Amino acid sequence: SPSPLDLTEGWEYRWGDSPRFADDTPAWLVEEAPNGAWQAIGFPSNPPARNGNRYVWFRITLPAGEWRDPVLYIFSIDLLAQVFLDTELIYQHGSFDADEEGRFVGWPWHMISLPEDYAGRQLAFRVYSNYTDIGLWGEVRLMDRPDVLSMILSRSAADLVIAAFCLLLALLAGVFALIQQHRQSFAGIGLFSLASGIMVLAETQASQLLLAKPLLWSYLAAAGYYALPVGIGLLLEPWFKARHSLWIRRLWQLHLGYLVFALGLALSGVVNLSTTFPVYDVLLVVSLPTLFLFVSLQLRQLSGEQQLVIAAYGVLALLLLFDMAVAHGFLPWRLIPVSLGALIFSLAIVAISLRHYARTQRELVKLNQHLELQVTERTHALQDMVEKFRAFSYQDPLTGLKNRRHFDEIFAHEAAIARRGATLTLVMLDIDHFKHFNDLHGHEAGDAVLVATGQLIGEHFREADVVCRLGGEEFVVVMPGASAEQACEAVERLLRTMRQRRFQHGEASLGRVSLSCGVASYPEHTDDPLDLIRLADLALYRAKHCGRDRSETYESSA
Ligand SMILES: Nc1nc2c(ncn2[C@@H]2O[C@H](COP(=O)(O)OP(=O)(O)OP(=O)(O)O)[C@@H](O)[C@H]2O)c(=O)[nH]1
Repeated sequence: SPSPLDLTEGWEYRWGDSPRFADDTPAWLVEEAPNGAWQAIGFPSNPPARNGNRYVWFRITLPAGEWRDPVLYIFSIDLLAQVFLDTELIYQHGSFDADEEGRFVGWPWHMISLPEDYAGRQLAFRVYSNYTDIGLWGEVRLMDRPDVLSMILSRSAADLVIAAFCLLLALLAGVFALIQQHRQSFAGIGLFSLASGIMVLAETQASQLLLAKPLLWSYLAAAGYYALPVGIGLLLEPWFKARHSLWIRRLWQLHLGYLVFALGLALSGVVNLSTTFPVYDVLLVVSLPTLFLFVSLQLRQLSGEQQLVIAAYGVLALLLLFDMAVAHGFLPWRLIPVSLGALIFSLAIVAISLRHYARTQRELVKLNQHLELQVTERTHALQDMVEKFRAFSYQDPLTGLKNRRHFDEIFAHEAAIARRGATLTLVMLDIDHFKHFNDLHGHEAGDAVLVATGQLIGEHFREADVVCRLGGEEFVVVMPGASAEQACEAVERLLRTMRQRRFQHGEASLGRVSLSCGVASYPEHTDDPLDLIRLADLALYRAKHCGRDRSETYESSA
């Protein structure tokens, strides 16, 4: 199909509003105008010498062309308009009240159908605006209807992807803001991504195809646009020192305040939403450089990652300023890729997050190894401790000899060995008249005697013999491989030593202590080694009975 034609020539404008005939036809459409009433203008926008005018008319004679289904594509109109082909009203954007005033209804693109015989006919615009700009804005093109859709879609595709990306990032950052540390940074990233995602989506021309609510899209675009500095401020604030961070906080709070205030006033009908844009732009022109000043003062102290974020933010800020300059006519019209700035910023954040993630993973692995090492060390320590406790549980705390529990185990063990053909002898030893001794010298002295006696017993037997304290003043010696005779020799030596020994406790001399002993041996005295305890006890009983301070060997006849 033939290529679109930009209508940038042959326009005329006329300030003010046309009177009407009785049938409501505007007189300016048909009347012979006084000389100089209509003046030439290159593009039907912001004619000179407005002087507070809220109405302006534009007209053009439509050129001939090859379009089969011709439409007039306009992006966009400040703020409301009626479009006439000759005297016929063919299109209207917004509505007018009884006083011929109207309210802002958004900045959509327009597609105005033209009849086949449009060529050479007059197209006129009656434009109303109480906004800083008046007239058409952006592009006015004559083109084939199907080309409008493909043009809009191809212009919007990248923006739609970027918007989706920003919104996804916003979701992730929002989740992290709820569950992670550095809440404010994540909240800043989340808010920024949400704001830029909404702004890009709302400003992309395809949004109008998704939902034909231009005013709603304008509100969303405004909300996103106004929230951007709040997100950036939240993110940057913790990076800076006290004084600077306080200023950054004031800046973003100011912008937050404006966001709430401006949208509140517009929603409640006090002002047109369009009016809140230029005021915000003034605010942004002040706050962007101020923010930059604080950032550059401390740029060197920031990490490489923080500098990357700030560079990305700088690109975005520049694009926003360009966009603003175009919107207010300081620069000729062109589409400024603001969404690209949002994309760069988001990509910087994603790159940094991925790096952080990788680093955290590495640290986790290291931490894990460290933990494993610690667990091993602790386990060893614990095992040592368990060993020690086990030893304690087999030891008599007073004398340091093995206790009854140990005796039970070792005796059962030695008895089992003896049954396979070895000799085993058991000696029971009991201190004589120990009750009397305790009564006479006191319990502490008794303890001292128990310790000393235990030591003496140990000294008089072989390494292989196991000396245990069974409890009270009673001891036992397990003698693997020893005969009754060998045991008696050892016992006799011990008794001799005991007779010569004068016990001491501190300064006090305690005098003599004697032992009675009973000896029994396997297989000499029994065919069941487990019986040795009973037999040795009987022998001991006999020693006591026969006058103590002696050793008796078991005799079956006794
Ligand atoms: N000092 C001290 N005395 C203990 C300990 N264990 C038991 N005794 C005392 O040992 C005494 C044992 O007395 P008895 O079993 O009547 O026997 P005995 O007085 O030695 O008389 P015979 O064995 O017949 O010579 C009791 O008075 C117990 O209080 C101890 O750990 N320390």
